[in-house]
Amino acid sequence: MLKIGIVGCGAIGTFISKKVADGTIKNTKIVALYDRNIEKAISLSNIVKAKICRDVDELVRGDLDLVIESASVHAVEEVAEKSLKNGKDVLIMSVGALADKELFLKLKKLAKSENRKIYLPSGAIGGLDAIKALKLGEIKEVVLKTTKPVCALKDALKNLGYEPEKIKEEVMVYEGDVFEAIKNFPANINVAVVLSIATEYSAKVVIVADPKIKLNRHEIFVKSSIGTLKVCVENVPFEENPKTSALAAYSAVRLIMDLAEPIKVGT
Ligand SMILES: NC(=O)C1=CN([C@@H]2O[C@H](COP(=O)(O)OP(=O)(O)OC[C@H]3O[C@@H](n4cnc5c(N)ncnc54)[C@H](O)[C@@H]3O)[C@@H](O)[C@H]2O)C=CC1
Ligand SMILES: O=C([O-])CC(=O)C(=O)O
Repeated sequence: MLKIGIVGCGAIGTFISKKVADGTIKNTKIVALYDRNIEKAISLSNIVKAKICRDVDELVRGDLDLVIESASVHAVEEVAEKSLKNGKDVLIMSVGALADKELFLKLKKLAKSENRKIYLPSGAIGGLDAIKALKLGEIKEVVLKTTKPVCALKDALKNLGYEPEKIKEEVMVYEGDVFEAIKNFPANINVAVVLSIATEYSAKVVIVADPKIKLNRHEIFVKSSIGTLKVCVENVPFEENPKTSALAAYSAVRLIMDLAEPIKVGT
Protein backbone atom coordinates (compact mmCIF):
# COMPACT_ATOMS: atom_id res chain seq x y z
CA MET A 1 0.00 0.00 0.00
CA LEU A 2 1.44 3.34 -1.13
CA LYS A 3 0.75 6.00 1.51
CA ILE A 4 0.47 9.55 0.23
CA GLY A 5 0.46 13.00 1.84
CA ILE A 6 -0.85 15.98 -0.13
CA VAL A 7 0.27 19.59 0.27
CA GLY A 8 -2.20 21.82 -1.57
CA CYS A 9 -5.82 20.64 -1.59
CA GLY A 10 -7.04 22.59 -4.63
CA ALA A 11 -8.06 21.38 -8.10
CA ILE A 12 -5.17 18.94 -8.65
CA GLY A 13 -4.87 17.67 -5.05
CA THR A 14 -8.61 17.02 -4.95
CA PHE A 15 -8.69 15.31 -8.35
CA ILE A 16 -5.86 12.91 -7.44
CA SER A 17 -7.55 12.14 -4.11
CA LYS A 18 -10.84 11.33 -5.85
CA LYS A 19 -9.01 8.91 -8.15
CA VAL A 20 -7.57 7.17 -5.09
CA ALA A 21 -10.97 7.13 -3.37
CA ASP A 22 -12.79 5.66 -6.40
CA GLY A 23 -10.17 2.93 -6.89
CA THR A 24 -8.72 4.18 -10.21
CA ILE A 25 -5.37 4.35 -8.41
CA LYS A 26 -5.12 1.00 -6.67
CA ASN A 27 -3.24 -0.02 -3.52
CA THR A 28 -2.88 3.58 -2.51
CA LYS A 29 -4.18 5.60 0.41
CA ILE A 30 -4.20 9.33 1.05
CA VAL A 31 -3.17 9.53 4.71
CA ALA A 32 -2.33 13.19 5.33
CA LEU A 33 -3.36 16.60 4.02
CA TYR A 34 -2.07 20.11 4.45
CA ASP A 35 -3.32 23.35 2.93
CA ARG A 36 -2.61 26.86 4.18
CA ASN A 37 -6.36 27.35 3.74
CA ILE A 38 -7.70 24.93 6.33
CA GLU A 39 -11.17 24.92 4.73
CA LYS A 40 -9.67 23.27 1.63
CA ALA A 41 -8.04 20.55 3.73
CA ILE A 42 -11.27 19.96 5.65
CA SER A 43 -13.39 19.58 2.53
CA LEU A 44 -10.88 17.16 0.98
CA SER A 45 -10.67 15.13 4.20
CA ASN A 46 -14.42 14.60 3.89
CA ILE A 47 -13.67 12.65 0.69
CA VAL A 48 -10.55 10.72 1.70
CA LYS A 49 -10.73 10.62 5.53
CA ALA A 50 -7.08 11.61 5.89
CA LYS A 51 -5.43 13.38 8.80
CA ILE A 52 -5.37 17.18 8.52
CA CYS A 53 -1.91 18.47 9.41
CA ARG A 54 -1.06 21.83 10.97
CA ASP A 55 1.98 22.37 8.74
CA VAL A 56 4.39 20.74 6.31
CA ASP A 57 6.61 19.51 9.19
CA GLU A 58 3.79 17.51 10.72
CA LEU A 59 2.86 16.03 7.33
CA VAL A 60 6.36 14.90 6.33
CA ARG A 61 7.00 13.31 9.75
CA GLY A 62 4.00 11.00 9.27
CA ASP A 63 4.01 7.36 8.17
CA LEU A 64 3.87 7.87 4.40
CA ASP A 65 5.87 7.06 1.27
CA LEU A 66 5.14 9.90 -1.15
CA VAL A 67 4.39 13.59 -0.73
CA ILE A 68 2.50 15.36 -3.53
CA GLU A 69 3.15 19.08 -3.84
CA SER A 70 0.12 20.60 -5.56
CA ALA A 71 0.22 24.02 -3.91
CA SER A 72 2.34 26.72 -5.59
CA VAL A 73 5.86 27.47 -6.80
CA HIS A 74 6.51 29.19 -3.45
CA ALA A 75 5.76 25.97 -1.54
CA VAL A 76 8.14 23.73 -3.48
CA GLU A 77 11.43 24.36 -1.65
CA GLU A 78 10.00 23.68 1.81
CA VAL A 79 7.86 20.72 0.77
CA ALA A 80 10.51 18.99 -1.32
CA GLU A 81 13.40 19.57 1.05
CA LYS A 82 11.51 18.46 4.15
CA SER A 83 9.99 15.45 2.37
CA LEU A 84 13.37 14.19 1.15
CA LYS A 85 15.05 14.81 4.52
CA ASN A 86 12.30 12.76 6.17
CA GLY A 87 12.82 9.86 3.79
CA LYS A 88 9.84 10.48 1.52
CA ASP A 89 9.69 10.63 -2.28
CA VAL A 90 8.12 13.79 -3.65
CA LEU A 91 5.98 14.52 -6.71
CA ILE A 92 6.18 18.19 -7.70
CA MET A 93 3.37 19.81 -9.68
CA SER A 94 4.64 23.39 -9.37
CA VAL A 95 7.71 22.54 -11.44
CA GLY A 96 8.21 26.23 -12.20
CA ALA A 97 10.06 26.57 -8.90
CA LEU A 98 12.87 24.50 -10.41
CA ALA A 99 13.69 27.27 -12.91
CA ASP A 100 15.87 28.31 -9.97
CA LYS A 101 18.94 26.27 -10.89
CA GLU A 102 20.39 26.43 -7.38
CA LEU A 103 17.20 24.95 -5.94
CA PHE A 104 17.07 22.32 -8.69
CA LEU A 105 20.65 21.19 -7.99
CA LYS A 106 20.16 21.29 -4.20
CA LEU A 107 17.09 19.04 -4.40
CA LYS A 108 18.73 16.69 -6.90
CA LYS A 109 21.74 16.28 -4.59
CA LEU A 110 19.48 15.74 -1.58
CA ALA A 111 17.37 13.12 -3.38
CA LYS A 112 20.56 11.26 -4.29
CA SER A 113 22.04 11.37 -0.80
CA GLU A 114 18.73 10.29 0.79
CA ASN A 115 18.18 7.64 -1.90
CA ARG A 116 14.77 9.12 -2.70
CA LYS A 117 13.02 10.13 -5.94
CA ILE A 118 11.68 13.45 -7.18
CA TYR A 119 8.87 12.95 -9.72
CA LEU A 120 8.10 15.70 -12.24
CA PRO A 121 4.97 14.73 -14.21
CA SER A 122 4.55 15.79 -17.83
CA GLY A 123 1.68 17.89 -16.53
CA ALA A 124 -0.37 19.75 -19.10
CA ILE A 125 1.90 18.94 -22.06
CA GLY A 126 2.75 15.88 -24.14
CA GLY A 127 5.76 14.60 -26.01
CA LEU A 128 8.25 14.44 -23.15
CA ASP A 129 8.89 10.75 -23.92
CA ALA A 130 10.26 11.64 -27.36
CA ILE A 131 11.83 14.88 -26.16
CA LYS A 132 13.93 13.01 -23.58
CA ALA A 133 15.27 10.84 -26.41
CA LEU A 134 15.81 13.85 -28.70
CA LYS A 135 17.93 15.33 -25.92
CA LEU A 136 20.47 12.56 -26.50
CA GLY A 137 21.29 14.39 -29.73
CA GLU A 138 22.07 18.08 -29.89
CA ILE A 139 19.11 20.32 -29.04
CA LYS A 140 19.03 23.35 -31.33
CA GLU A 141 15.73 25.05 -30.50
CA VAL A 142 12.88 24.73 -27.98
CA VAL A 143 9.73 26.83 -28.25
CA LEU A 144 6.50 26.72 -26.26
CA LYS A 145 3.52 28.77 -27.36
CA THR A 146 0.72 28.75 -24.82
CA THR A 147 -2.70 30.20 -25.58
CA LYS A 148 -5.22 30.46 -22.77
CA PRO A 149 -8.55 32.19 -22.23
CA VAL A 150 -8.19 35.64 -20.70
CA CYS A 151 -9.88 34.45 -17.48
CA ALA A 152 -7.14 31.82 -17.00
CA LEU A 153 -4.43 34.50 -17.17
CA LYS A 154 -6.37 37.19 -15.31
CA ASP A 155 -4.30 37.42 -12.08
CA ALA A 156 -0.96 37.51 -13.89
CA LEU A 157 -2.25 40.03 -16.45
CA LYS A 158 -3.45 42.38 -13.69
CA ASN A 159 0.00 42.19 -12.05
CA LEU A 160 1.53 43.13 -15.39
CA GLY A 161 -0.73 46.19 -15.71
CA TYR A 162 -3.24 44.78 -18.21
CA GLU A 163 -6.96 45.35 -17.80
CA PRO A 164 -8.17 41.81 -18.63
CA GLU A 165 -11.81 42.85 -19.13
CA LYS A 166 -10.68 45.18 -21.95
CA ILE A 167 -9.00 42.39 -23.96
CA LYS A 168 -11.40 41.71 -26.85
CA GLU A 169 -9.01 40.18 -29.41
CA GLU A 170 -6.18 37.67 -29.03
CA VAL A 171 -3.03 39.38 -27.79
CA MET A 172 0.53 38.18 -27.17
CA VAL A 173 1.13 39.02 -23.52
CA TYR A 174 4.60 37.51 -23.17
CA GLU A 175 7.53 36.57 -25.35
CA GLY A 176 10.85 35.76 -23.78
CA ASP A 177 12.81 33.26 -21.74
CA VAL A 178 11.49 30.64 -19.36
CA PHE A 179 12.77 32.42 -16.23
CA GLU A 180 10.79 35.63 -16.74
CA ALA A 181 7.84 33.57 -17.97
CA ILE A 182 7.45 31.64 -14.72
CA LYS A 183 8.17 34.77 -12.64
CA ASN A 184 5.32 36.61 -14.36
CA PHE A 185 2.92 33.67 -14.86
CA PRO A 186 3.64 31.36 -11.87
CA ALA A 187 0.29 29.57 -12.09
CA ASN A 188 0.18 29.26 -15.87
CA ILE A 189 3.47 28.19 -17.32
CA ASN A 190 5.03 25.45 -15.17
CA VAL A 191 5.00 23.41 -18.39
CA ALA A 192 7.75 25.63 -19.85
CA VAL A 193 10.03 24.69 -16.99
CA VAL A 194 9.42 20.96 -17.28
CA LEU A 195 10.15 21.30 -21.00
CA SER A 196 13.39 23.14 -20.24
CA ILE A 197 14.44 20.54 -17.67
CA ALA A 198 13.75 17.68 -20.09
CA THR A 199 15.72 19.35 -22.90
CA GLU A 200 18.32 21.03 -20.65
CA TYR A 201 17.72 24.01 -22.93
CA SER A 202 16.06 27.30 -22.00
CA ALA A 203 12.78 27.31 -23.92
CA LYS A 204 11.58 30.39 -25.75
CA VAL A 205 8.11 31.07 -24.37
CA VAL A 206 5.20 32.86 -26.03
CA ILE A 207 1.97 33.40 -24.09
CA VAL A 208 -1.21 34.51 -25.83
CA ALA A 209 -4.41 35.62 -24.12
CA ASP A 210 -7.43 34.86 -26.29
CA PRO A 211 -10.91 35.93 -25.16
CA LYS A 212 -12.52 33.53 -27.66
CA ILE A 213 -10.66 30.28 -26.89
CA LYS A 214 -12.26 27.82 -24.47
CA LEU A 215 -9.32 25.44 -24.06
CA ASN A 216 -5.74 25.76 -22.78
CA ARG A 217 -3.55 25.21 -25.85
CA HIS A 218 0.17 24.36 -25.65
CA GLU A 219 2.18 24.15 -28.89
CA ILE A 220 5.59 22.57 -28.41
CA PHE A 221 8.44 22.72 -30.89
CA VAL A 222 11.75 20.96 -30.29
CA LYS A 223 14.49 20.79 -32.89
CA SER A 224 17.39 18.41 -32.31
CA SER A 225 20.10 16.82 -34.44
CA ILE A 226 18.04 13.58 -34.22
CA GLY A 227 14.81 15.10 -35.49
CA THR A 228 12.12 17.68 -34.95
CA LEU A 229 9.04 17.31 -32.75
CA LYS A 230 5.87 19.35 -32.98
CA VAL A 231 3.10 18.66 -30.49
CA CYS A 232 -0.09 20.58 -29.89
CA VAL A 233 -2.27 19.76 -26.89
CA GLU A 234 -5.66 21.37 -26.38
CA ASN A 235 -6.71 20.84 -22.81
CA VAL A 236 -10.04 21.14 -21.07
CA PRO A 237 -9.56 23.46 -18.09
CA PHE A 238 -10.76 22.57 -14.59
CA GLU A 239 -14.00 24.28 -13.68
CA GLU A 240 -12.70 24.91 -10.14
CA ASN A 241 -9.50 26.48 -11.47
CA PRO A 242 -9.51 27.47 -15.17
CA LYS A 243 -5.78 28.28 -15.02
CA THR A 244 -5.14 24.54 -14.75
CA SER A 245 -5.74 21.93 -17.45
CA ALA A 246 -7.36 18.65 -16.49
CA LEU A 247 -4.50 16.85 -18.29
CA ALA A 248 -2.06 18.09 -15.63
CA ALA A 249 -3.96 16.22 -12.92
CA TYR A 250 -4.51 13.16 -15.11
CA SER A 251 -0.77 13.10 -15.80
CA ALA A 252 -0.03 12.93 -12.07
CA VAL A 253 -2.65 10.19 -11.64
CA ARG A 254 -1.03 8.21 -14.48
CA LEU A 255 2.42 8.67 -12.95
CA ILE A 256 1.26 7.33 -9.58
CA MET A 257 -0.50 4.38 -11.27
CA ASP A 258 2.67 3.61 -13.24
CA LEU A 259 4.76 3.39 -10.05
CA ALA A 260 3.09 0.04 -9.38
CA GLU A 261 3.09 -1.26 -12.99
CA PRO A 262 5.43 -4.15 -13.86
CA ILE A 263 5.68 -2.98 -17.49
CA LYS A 264 6.83 0.55 -18.31
CA VAL A 265 5.56 1.92 -21.63
CA GLY A 266 7.34 4.85 -23.29
CA THR A 267 10.77 6.27 -22.50
N1 LIG B 1 3.11 20.98 -14.09
C1 LIG B 1 2.02 21.36 -14.73
O1 LIG B 1 1.82 21.05 -15.91
C2 LIG B 1 1.00 22.15 -14.04
C3 LIG B 1 1.21 22.65 -12.78
N2 LIG B 1 0.25 23.36 -12.14
C4 LIG B 1 0.57 23.88 -10.81
O2 LIG B 1 0.15 22.94 -9.82
C5 LIG B 1 -0.18 23.64 -8.62
C6 LIG B 1 -1.57 23.24 -8.15
O3 LIG B 1 -2.52 23.58 -9.13
P1 LIG B 1 -4.08 23.66 -8.80
O4 LIG B 1 -4.47 22.50 -7.98
O5 LIG B 1 -4.77 23.92 -10.06
O6 LIG B 1 -4.13 24.99 -7.90
P2 LIG B 1 -5.29 25.45 -6.92
O7 LIG B 1 -5.13 26.93 -6.78
O8 LIG B 1 -6.60 24.91 -7.33
O9 LIG B 1 -4.88 24.76 -5.53
C7 LIG B 1 -3.73 25.10 -4.82
C8 LIG B 1 -4.01 24.86 -3.34
O10 LIG B 1 -2.78 24.98 -2.65
C9 LIG B 1 -2.95 25.82 -1.52
N3 LIG B 1 -1.67 26.48 -1.29
C10 LIG B 1 -1.09 27.45 -2.02
N4 LIG B 1 0.12 27.75 -1.52
C11 LIG B 1 0.30 26.95 -0.45
C12 LIG B 1 1.36 26.77 0.47
N5 LIG B 1 2.47 27.52 0.42
N6 LIG B 1 1.23 25.84 1.44
C13 LIG B 1 0.08 25.10 1.52
N7 LIG B 1 -0.95 25.22 0.69
C14 LIG B 1 -0.84 26.13 -0.30
C15 LIG B 1 -4.09 26.77 -1.88
O11 LIG B 1 -4.75 27.22 -0.72
C16 LIG B 1 -4.97 25.89 -2.74
O12 LIG B 1 -5.95 25.21 -1.98
C17 LIG B 1 -0.06 25.13 -8.96
O13 LIG B 1 1.20 25.63 -8.56
C18 LIG B 1 -0.17 25.16 -10.47
O14 LIG B 1 0.44 26.29 -11.03
C19 LIG B 1 -0.97 23.54 -12.69
C20 LIG B 1 -1.24 23.07 -13.94
C21 LIG B 1 -0.26 22.40 -14.73
O1 LIG C 1 -2.52 23.59 -16.91
C1 LIG C 1 -1.95 24.15 -17.86
O2 LIG C 1 -2.44 24.27 -18.99
C2 LIG C 1 -0.56 24.66 -17.69
C3 LIG C 1 -0.33 25.37 -16.44
O3 LIG C 1 -1.21 25.93 -15.82
C4 LIG C 1 1.05 25.43 -15.95
O4 LIG C 1 1.93 24.85 -16.58
O5 LIG C 1 1.28 26.07 -14.91
